[in-house]
Amino acid sequence: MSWTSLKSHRAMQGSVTIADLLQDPARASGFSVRMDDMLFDYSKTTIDAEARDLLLTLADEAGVAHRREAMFAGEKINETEGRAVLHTALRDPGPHGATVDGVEVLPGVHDTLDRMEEFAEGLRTGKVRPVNGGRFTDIVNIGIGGSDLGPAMAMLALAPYHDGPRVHYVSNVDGAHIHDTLADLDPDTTLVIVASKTFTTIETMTNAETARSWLKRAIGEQAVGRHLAALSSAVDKTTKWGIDPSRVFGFEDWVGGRYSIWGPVGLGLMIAVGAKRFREFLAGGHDMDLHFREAEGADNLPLMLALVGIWHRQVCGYPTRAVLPYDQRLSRLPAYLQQLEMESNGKSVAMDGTGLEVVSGPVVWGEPGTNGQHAFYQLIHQGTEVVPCEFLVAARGHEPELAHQHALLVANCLAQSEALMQGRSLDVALELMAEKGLSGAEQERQARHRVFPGNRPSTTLIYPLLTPRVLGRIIALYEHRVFVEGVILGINSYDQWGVELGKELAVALAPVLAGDEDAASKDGSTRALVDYVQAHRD
Ligand SMILES: O=P(O)(O)OC[C@H]1O[C@](O)(CO)[C@@H](O)[C@@H]1O
Repeated sequence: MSWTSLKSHRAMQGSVTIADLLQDPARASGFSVRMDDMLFDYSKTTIDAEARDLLLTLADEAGVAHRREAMFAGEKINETEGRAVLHTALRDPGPHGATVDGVEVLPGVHDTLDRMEEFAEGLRTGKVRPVNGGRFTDIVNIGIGGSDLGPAMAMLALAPYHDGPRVHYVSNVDGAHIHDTLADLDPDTTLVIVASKTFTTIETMTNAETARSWLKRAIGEQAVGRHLAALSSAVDKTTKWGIDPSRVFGFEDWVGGRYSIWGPVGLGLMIAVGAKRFREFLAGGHDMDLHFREAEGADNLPLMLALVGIWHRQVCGYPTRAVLPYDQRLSRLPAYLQQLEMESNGKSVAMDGTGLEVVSGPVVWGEPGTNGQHAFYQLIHQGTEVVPCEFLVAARGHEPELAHQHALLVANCLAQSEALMQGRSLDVALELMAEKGLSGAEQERQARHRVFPGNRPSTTLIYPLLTPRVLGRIIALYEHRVFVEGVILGINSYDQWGVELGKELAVALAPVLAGDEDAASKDGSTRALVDYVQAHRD
């Protein structure tokens, strides 16, 4: 019902532009949400009062509020895997919270956090020592997907707070990644953390074996365990792999890989910034949880971020969304959000097994500003596709001595959303060409290239400074956005069956490439590619 109303309302908006809507002096305050000192401005979109009402009704009809409470209570809302979805518990200071199968989850969460803290602080103070003495100077976290993207992103984001050992992230099975990382390190002072929820992921286990051999060559088999730790929910497998249980930090199956940064998977971050800062990061996530549960309707930041997403993708039909942090330290945020959003909501089957009524979540992509401006913004401004842009920016930077550079960064961010909205008409472009001395057909020809259609939607999330707490709020905000969009689409945002087939085929292809099995059963294209590899390798 609401989908139809939304689509007909969109059609009825006709030629009303964002610039027209902004003629209303109350629009900027009326079409933005504040959460404490964070501001989300969606006034530069085509969402008007009626569209917003319809979107809020859509969320109500989909049962977002009910589903949200079911998630926080520990109900098994990941129905295709029969699991609860409780990453929020990892940042809940307690004392009481969700139960799973009648058992309170917080005591276990807090015990693990305390163990992580003891280990991390031990590494930072030198209490946890390498086998040959001295201090651990470097930590290598081996993981992929959710066991890599979140913590690697957060490490960069919180660079101003690093005061512990250096932490490196290795993910790709391409041997170049581990090779180049280890090349600069000393095994005598390096600790390797194997991060894998399942402890079966082939890329991670292969890199882990490589790192283990590297350690063994330097310090010997007996000592290797002193330079290893594991983060996993498969504690039986970590022990079999030879990691002492005291060095294993486990988590339950109700934490999805791409939602796991808040627990043991965040250990590297805790080692780098310290337990106090890590707990501030958790507190930020918890702030957003409380806000998400308590704020009503249009005052609810994650709800509105999700509804803007639904408006652009499912109502307006824009196929992609660009995430554009004007914050170099958030340079990996787009990659992190690609997994969070696309692995969660890139599905065409509803929870009940039927096909989706509407299109699935969008393609998410992006790069930090201002770099992107000199690369792909051309298409965003003048291409034939509309790309809704999501800007993020801090009011101030961490380098007071470079405040003038931060001011320029912010000016660029604000200018881009203004330019996208406002555009430049043919009349203005003609005047510009006349000022350059052009006239007639050449004036018009040149002017047409300088027209900007405008009316291109964007949102801006602005915060005072990128602190651990603010980062926690931002990540939790996007997690809840994914949740709301998933509920509205009627899908399960917490499974990822779409990654399985490629993994299975890769395992089957390995012996074919090695020449141990015949390629005859493969299609013609795959056979030709196998032939090429076999002909060109050493
Ligand atoms: O932590 P694991 O179990 O090694 O999985 C890594 C990643 O692989 C995936 O299962 C996708 O292949 C992700 O969902 C997950 O984050």
